[in-house]
Order: sequence, then C-alpha cells, then structure tokens
Amino acid sequence: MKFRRRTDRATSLNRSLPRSIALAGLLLTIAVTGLNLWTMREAWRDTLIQSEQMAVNLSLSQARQADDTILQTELSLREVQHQLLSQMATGVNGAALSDTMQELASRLPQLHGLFYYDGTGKWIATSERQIPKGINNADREYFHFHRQNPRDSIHIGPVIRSRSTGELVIPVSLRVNDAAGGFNGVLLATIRVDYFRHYYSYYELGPQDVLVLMLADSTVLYARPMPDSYIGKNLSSSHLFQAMLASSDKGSGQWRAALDGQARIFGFARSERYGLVVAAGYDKHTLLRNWIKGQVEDVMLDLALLLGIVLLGAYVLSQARRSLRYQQELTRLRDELTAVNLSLENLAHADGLTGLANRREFDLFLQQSLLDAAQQGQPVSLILMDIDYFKRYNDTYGHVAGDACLQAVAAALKGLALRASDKVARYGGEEFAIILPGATGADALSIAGAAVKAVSARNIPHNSSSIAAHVTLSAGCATFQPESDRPEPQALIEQADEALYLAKHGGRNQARRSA
Ligand SMILES: Nc1nc2c(ncn2[C@@H]2O[C@H](COP(=O)(O)OP(=O)(O)OP(=O)(O)O)[C@@H](O)[C@H]2O)c(=O)[nH]1
Repeated sequence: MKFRRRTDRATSLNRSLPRSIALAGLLLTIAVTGLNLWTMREAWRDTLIQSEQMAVNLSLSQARQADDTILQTELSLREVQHQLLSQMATGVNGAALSDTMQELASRLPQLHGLFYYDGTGKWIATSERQIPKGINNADREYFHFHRQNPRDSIHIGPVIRSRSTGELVIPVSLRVNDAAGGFNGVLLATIRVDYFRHYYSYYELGPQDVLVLMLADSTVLYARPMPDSYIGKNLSSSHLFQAMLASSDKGSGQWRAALDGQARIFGFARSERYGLVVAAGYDKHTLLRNWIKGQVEDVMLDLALLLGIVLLGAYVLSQARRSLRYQQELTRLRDELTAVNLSLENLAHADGLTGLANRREFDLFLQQSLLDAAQQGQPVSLILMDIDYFKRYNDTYGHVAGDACLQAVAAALKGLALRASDKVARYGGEEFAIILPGATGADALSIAGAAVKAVSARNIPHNSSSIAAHVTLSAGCATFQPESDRPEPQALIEQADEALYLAKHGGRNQARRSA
C-alpha cells in the first residue's frame, strides 16, 4: 500500500513538474516579450517626441535667422532712405545714391541688389553697375503695394525673377514719400533665394525631410529640397496655417505636408519681427526605418536571451525528469528491498513446513512472556503436544505423508479459538507448543483438551496406531505462577514435558496438567 502511494506520488510529480516548468517558461517568455514590446513602444514615442523637439528648435533658429537677414536688409534700406530724404530738397542725385547702394550691397552677402524707382516705376539708382534701358518696375507687386499703402514700413513680397540678372529674389521694399507725403517711388532691396538655399544646405536633413520658409500669408519663399516650382505656392489651406498657427506662433505635431502629401513630424515657428513662418519636417517613414535599424541589435540580444532561457528551461526540464526517474527507481528498489527483508524476517521466525512460529521464535516469545508476566504479576501457561505413534505413521505412510500429516495437525492447532497474544509453535519434529500469556492452569488444560479433540476431529487415517484408527495427539500443560515461580523458560518447559509424559503413559490422545 505504502509502495503504491509513493509510486503514485512520483508519477503525478513526473507529470506535473514538467507542466509547471513549461508553464513557468511560457510565462517568462510572455513577460520578456511583453516587456520588450513595451520598451520598444516607449522608445518609439521618445523618438517622436525628440524629433518634434528638434524640428521646433530648427524652425525657431531659422525663423530667427530669417528675421536677422531681413533686419540687416532693412537697415541698409533705411540708410539709403535717409540719404534720399536729405537729397529731396535739392534734387535726387542718382549717381550718389547708386554709390551708397553699391557700398551697402557689398557688405551683405544675402543682397542681390538695392534699387530706387521713382513714382512712375523708372529706375533712378541701383547697386548694379548700370541702369538697364527700357525697363520699368511699376508693374511689380511691391510697387502696387506701396503706391496704395502710405505706411513707412518694410514690405516683403513674394519671390520674383530679377529683370536685370534673371535670379530668383525676395523683394524687401520701403515706400518713398515726397515732401507733401505723396507717393514718390519705392526703395527696394532684393535678397537672393540662393542665399537661403545655400544656408539651408548646411543642415544635415534626409532627402525626404523639408525646411520651408514662408511669408506671413503662407506664400512659399523657399522650400528645401523641393524644386523651384514650389516657390510662390500658397499654403493657406494647409493644416499648419489652418490649425497650428491659428493657436500658437510655435509648436510641433504630425501631419501630412500640404506640399507633397507626405506624413512628417513637424516643428514650426513664426519670426517675431517680420512674421515669416518656418516649418521643419522630418519624414516619418525614414525616421521609422532608422529607428528599426537602431532596434535590431537590441531585439537580437533579447531574442538570444529568450532562446537562452528556453534552452535553460528545457535543460532543467530534462534534468528534473531524469532525477524523478531515478527517484522512482530508487523508491521501487527500496520498497522491494523492504518487502524482501520482511519476508526474510518472517522466514527467520517461521517454520518452513507448517508456517507456525519456529523453535527460535518459540524460545524468544516464551522468555519475553515470562519476563512480562513476572513484572505484571500475571500467569503464563505452556502446552507441549506430541503426535502419537508418529514414527509408525512415517513407517506406514512414508515420510512425505508424514510431512502432510504435520501440516494438517498444524492447521488444526491454528484453528483453535486463541487470543491474539497467544503463540502456536512447532517445537521440533512431531512436537508442537502453545504459549498462553495470562492463562491460568485450568484455561491451559481446557485449550490443550480442545487441541487434542481438534486433531482427532481431523480424522487423519493412522492404521498402525495402537489407540485409534486416526492420528491422535497427547498434550501436557504447565503454568508459571508469578508469586511462587522464577521466570525461567526451561523450568516451565520441563513441567509441561512432565505433564506430556503423564498423558503418554496415561493412554495418549489426552491432555494432562503438571502437578
Ligand atoms: N515425516 C516427518 N517425520 C518426522 C519429522 N520430524 C520428526 N519425525 C519423525 O517423528 C518420529 C518420532 O518418533 P518417536 O519420537 O519415536 O515417537 P512416536 O513414534 O511418536 O511415539 P510416541 O511419541 O511414544 O507416541 C520419528 O520417526 C521422526 O523421524 C518431520 O519433519 N517429518
């Protein structure tokens, strides 16, 4: 029973342990994968936030740079305006103005040229070497603007192509008034678009990233890396002008560019002085591609770690299985050994022919019973029994039949109504004994009589017996009295033997008690 319980437990452990280890491995894998995905998601978010921040910073610096460029240009125009006003009273000196303009234009790299046109659009002075013939600028946007707006403030117009050099330029202009405040022409400074093209090329932007400079009304002055055909486009319906700039002068976000429909991370800023707008946009797909490239190493490392965990788990699993198998085998061997030991122990105390306690067990049991009885003040009775004329039985029926007869007698004795504490033994040869702890002499005589009857009742044929046609038994009993006797086995055996002698000489097939 014990053996089976242990085996069952080992078997169920053998089944549940791999399951537990596999489950733990699965949970660990899910946890590591989840953690990685979460970390990657956070890293991508950080990349987007950083890109937006970079775009805002780039826009702010470019808006500031655009303001500075225009301010330098305005200062040059103001200087020319100052000289022009001082000439008004005496008459405008175009040559002197042109000299001043040349001097000023040579100082500023962004300047394409400086010009003064009178109220009819005619060229009066220029920083260029000579005034081209037959050209009138009254049709230009800035000319119309100043003619209609009396304000003495800088006007920045959309990009135009220079009539003198053919270059794309940004016109920055001032109105010139006569003494009465009437329109008296326009002072113009033109800034090369190439100046911004060159300046923006310093920044390391990807082929899909954009940097756009716009007028306050959303007209494109320059868009990197778009071709010049994008210059002059109006972006007033774009998300930038419709939503973002409506609420703030600087900021960032993600939207599709109105220029080409590409999704980008944008930063934007409006310049403080002249209201120019700069937008910097990083291509989202390029950003994602670069980010993935950056993550590959981490992902590979994590996958290697995961693989390591799985392999380790498999190794632990196989070791656990092997150890369980060893444990099961050991348990089985131990239980077998225990069973063998038990049967050996039984054999050492049992008689091989009859299964009754053997002589050795009889001696030990009798000695212990006497000691216990002496201590507890209880009697112990002993019955010695001998089969009558057994030699003749052997001689008549043979030795094998004699063995069978001994077994039948033993069975008859085992069938007696005895207490659990009583012990039936084969004393030797054809002699048997019963030790009865706590039994009085009368009790013993009664049981001895029952034994004689039980054997007789078996009716085992014995033709050569002188007293009956069947096998009979003679019994003698003796009792240890704790108050008078010494607990010596030999003494008790001798007394019982004497009683047996009495039974034999009294005619056999009977029980006698020692005197
Ligand atoms: N078959 C068989 N015979 C045994 C065994 N042990 C002892 N014997 C025989 O038992 C017989 C005992 O004979 P005896 O001691 O002369 O006594 P008895 O013939 O029983 O005569 P009484 O005791 O006077 O009635 C002997 O012949 C033994 O050989 C055994 O294990 N098997």
